[in-house]
Amino acid sequence: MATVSYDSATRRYPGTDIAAVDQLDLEIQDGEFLVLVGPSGSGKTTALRMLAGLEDIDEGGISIGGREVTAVAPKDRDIAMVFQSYALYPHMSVGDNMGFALKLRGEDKTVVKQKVAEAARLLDLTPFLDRKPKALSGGQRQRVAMGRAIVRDPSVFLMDEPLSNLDAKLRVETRANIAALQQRLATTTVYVTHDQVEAMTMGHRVAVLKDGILQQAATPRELYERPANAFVAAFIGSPGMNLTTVPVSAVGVEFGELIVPVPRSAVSGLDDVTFGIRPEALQLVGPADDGFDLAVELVEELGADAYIYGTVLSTSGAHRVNVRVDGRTPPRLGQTVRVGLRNVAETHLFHPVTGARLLG
Ligand SMILES: Nc1ncnc2c1ncn2[C@@H]1O[C@H](COP(=O)(O)OP(=O)(O)OP(=O)(O)O)[C@@H](O)[C@H]1O
Repeated sequence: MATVSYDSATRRYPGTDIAAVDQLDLEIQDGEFLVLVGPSGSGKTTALRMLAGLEDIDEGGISIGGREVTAVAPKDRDIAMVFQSYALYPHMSVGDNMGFALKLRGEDKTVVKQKVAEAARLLDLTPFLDRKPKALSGGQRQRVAMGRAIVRDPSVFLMDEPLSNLDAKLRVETRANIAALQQRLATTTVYVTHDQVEAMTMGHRVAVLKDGILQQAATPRELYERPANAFVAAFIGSPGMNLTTVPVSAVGVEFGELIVPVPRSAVSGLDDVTFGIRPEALQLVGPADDGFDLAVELVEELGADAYIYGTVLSTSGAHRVNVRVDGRTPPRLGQTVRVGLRNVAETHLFHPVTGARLLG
């Protein structure tokens, strides 16, 4: 078990002057499950490969368990990586695939056998130990790839989109299994995904990257409730937060006919502000209540919930809005409903240019 520390770690690919990972500062606790998430090209894989030693570090450094490893070879970093492709040896049995790294490092045969049997038990792979990978389902192959990492008993697990080859249902099952396994083994884990739902459901903490720059590293709840900027606000949550740039008036922020009171100090010097509200922080209200009228342009029924979409008009123009409503009684397409705030504390304000969070 070990802590991991990125200390202003930067990677510039040869021939490019843009940093794929730019001065990354991130501390990962012993036993923590840390997810790196971000859109395509944000630097997640590069950050993971820097930790694995597969990518040079151009500035700054990385430590594992308090030991600076920037110049240490991958095989001497005491890490085990699970790749998206699984990278199983097709001609070897499941058992041999799982034990191969131990055999290479000269472990005693009986020890290898015992460790493989133990990992197979943990992963429900015991009946498959003599099969070749091609005779396994996708989910079973994924577990073999996990097993190969587990038998090595490393200080840190590194996982790069390990679920991306599974179908949606299996992905949901497997992500719960990996999270439970990690909890049980308590091995520090760094996990890369572009899927924010995967990040939020698996990580103790989630680090959001954009253009190689860390935007925020926080618990899933903190990211959801107090996003550090408009990018994180939009990226985390599905469907996404309603975000729109609106004028600031003497009484607050104008969102259609709705005036949302805000502390003057939060918006001082600004004519406009980026206002954010999640679909579930809006609600249907009575015709005389504070709020705005919304003509329903789209209804998305998900069973327990439904989402309605429409357009709000204010002095600054038209804003598209998404509201979560009770799935049993959703409004109809074309109907006009009145929408109000559930709680003013659930609104977010961001700087209209930098996107930085303005309210505490
Ligand atoms: N070998 C390389 N040479 C030059 N640029 C590269 C190389 N590998 C990645 N990049 C660039 O570095 C940036 C970060 O890439 P990286 O693969 O780390 O992103 P990512 O967040 O993992 O994306 P994805 O989810 O698409 O895998 C991108 O702009 C990418 O084009």
